[in-house]
Amino acid sequence: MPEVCVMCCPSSGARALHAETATMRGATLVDATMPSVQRGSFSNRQTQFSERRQKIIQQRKSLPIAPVEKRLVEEVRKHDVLIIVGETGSGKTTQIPQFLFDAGFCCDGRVIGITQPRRVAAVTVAKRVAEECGVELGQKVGYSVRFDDATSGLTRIKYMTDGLLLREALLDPYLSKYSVIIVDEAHERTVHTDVLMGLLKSVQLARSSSVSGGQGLNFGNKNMNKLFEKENDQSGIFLKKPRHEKYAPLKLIIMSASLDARAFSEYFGGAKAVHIQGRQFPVDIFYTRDAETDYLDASLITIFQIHLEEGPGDILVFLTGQEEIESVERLISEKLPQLPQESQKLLVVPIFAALPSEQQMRVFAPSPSGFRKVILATNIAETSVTIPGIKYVIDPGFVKARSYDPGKGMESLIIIPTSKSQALQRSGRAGREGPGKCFRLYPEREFEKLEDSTMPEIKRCNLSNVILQLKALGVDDILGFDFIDKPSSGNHDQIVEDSAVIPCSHFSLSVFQPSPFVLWPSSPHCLSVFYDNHRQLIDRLRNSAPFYRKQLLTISDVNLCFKCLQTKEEENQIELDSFRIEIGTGKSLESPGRDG
Ligand SMILES: Nc1ncnc2c1ncn2[C@@H]1O[C@H](COP(=O)(O)OP(=O)(O)OP(=O)(O)O)[C@@H](O)[C@H]1O
Repeated sequence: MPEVCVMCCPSSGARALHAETATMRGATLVDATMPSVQRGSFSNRQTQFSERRQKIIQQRKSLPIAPVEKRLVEEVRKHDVLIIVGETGSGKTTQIPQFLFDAGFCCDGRVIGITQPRRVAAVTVAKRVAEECGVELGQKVGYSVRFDDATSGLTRIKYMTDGLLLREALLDPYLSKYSVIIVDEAHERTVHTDVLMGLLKSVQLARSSSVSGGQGLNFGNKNMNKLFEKENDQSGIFLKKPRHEKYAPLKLIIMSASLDARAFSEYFGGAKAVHIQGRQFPVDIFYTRDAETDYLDASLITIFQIHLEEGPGDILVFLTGQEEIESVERLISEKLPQLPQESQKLLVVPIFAALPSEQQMRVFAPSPSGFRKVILATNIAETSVTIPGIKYVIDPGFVKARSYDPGKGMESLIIIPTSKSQALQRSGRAGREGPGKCFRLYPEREFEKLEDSTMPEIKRCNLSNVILQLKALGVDDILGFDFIDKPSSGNHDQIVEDSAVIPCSHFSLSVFQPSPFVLWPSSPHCLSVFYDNHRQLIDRLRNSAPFYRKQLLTISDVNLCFKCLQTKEEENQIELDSFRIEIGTGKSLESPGRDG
């Protein structure tokens, strides 16, 4: 049984604020050579800056997590794996990395890495923490997400997506620059999170064994010290014990507001779990009396009801995808002119994954004076993010989720009810700056029927990318990988089939010399054509079913890897082009003789 302790924090305790006050003192320097007018406006700005710093210091002190800083740090020192469950808004994501930094976990120049399932959370939380620390983003505090890196040699607190950390593991299999890795929002159980767990378990054991032969690794109740030696080849503990290098041990923290601590604890051999009780501001939850037949219509009505009847504060509405968001946006703009002039100040801002990053960031900008902002979001805004000004959350109770039919080999997105933990995360987005309200557009009795947590993505997706990723990490026996939850049995055939397409030996080289092949993850069926040369691609095209043939060519056109192919032999290039022309002109590819 996992060990669980509860940390209560009814009153805020004093916290050492040396780092903040030191930076404030530095910032009060005034350039005496400035003209007087400018100096005046500078000191105005400076006053505003000081006021904001004071506010941030007060906010940090009042967070439920603040009084338990010392105990938390102690727990991290004592345990190599710690599971932390704390209410939304208690301060886990922003404060724990700072506590560990202050406690000296980076004093040897190593880094505290915090993973997030989504890039928008990694970027915005890093910005907030940099501000709290009084430093420029990219210095002590930074973030790294795909195609956007705001870190430097000075970065010691690094927020990133879980996918990004997996990529880093290709270059540095022992993740040697990290002293602590925090996996945040682990309850989401994305494929990346699950693969990361197995990887981190392996890294932790390998690093520990490099200095002590595996002795001294403290997972909790169960003695795991012999595990590395015993199970190195059989149980998914795939990283080899480093031969010569010595790596300092790695601390691992698994964190969420709504985590099934027991499952994670058991996975890590009975790791300790701590609960942080208390939230900063209350959120009142409202339910509808009866089930709604049209949740988009119900959302629209609720938006206008809040706008016309409730006090100031912005609204966050959770919808399932871009199409719904655009349709609600259109409906709002149609209805708005029908309201009295003074009630028309409603600003709609969408956020969904396909929106360019700069446009996503618009939701974090304050609304113009007198306007109420309505943010129409997918579950991209569900966890970790704090959107300033949000007081009201509308939750219709649905989400778009991946679903995979192994029989047909088809993956699709389907709309399903949220889980209880998703509902909890959504309501948590109100009440981050003051008391809030959450309107769930379904009856309370329906809430009781929801699943406690979301089904792990690994059980409901096409595993091609997972297989590719694991192969790239050097895992040969995919079925034997130490998953928290094994992929569903229907997926086993796919694992066996796809594993055969890509030999591990090809990838083990890539672990140390990543090629565009590895850095551009795609389905193994597609990527396998990029092995060696055009000849292989052409043979593949000849032997593929017509559907795949078209796909392969399309992908080869857009794929980064194709750049490598373009440099190859002219003769093959001509043949490849002819395939393309045939598809373009609609000529049949099945004509006898052509397919060999
Ligand atoms: N970008 C921000 N702007 C303003 N306040 C912020 C910001 N980020 C965090 N905060 C404040 O810090 C508090 C704690 O946020 P934090 O993300 O650390 O909580 P958490 O416990 O990790 O919550 P969750 O489980 O919802 O991610 C928020 O409730 C909010 O008051």
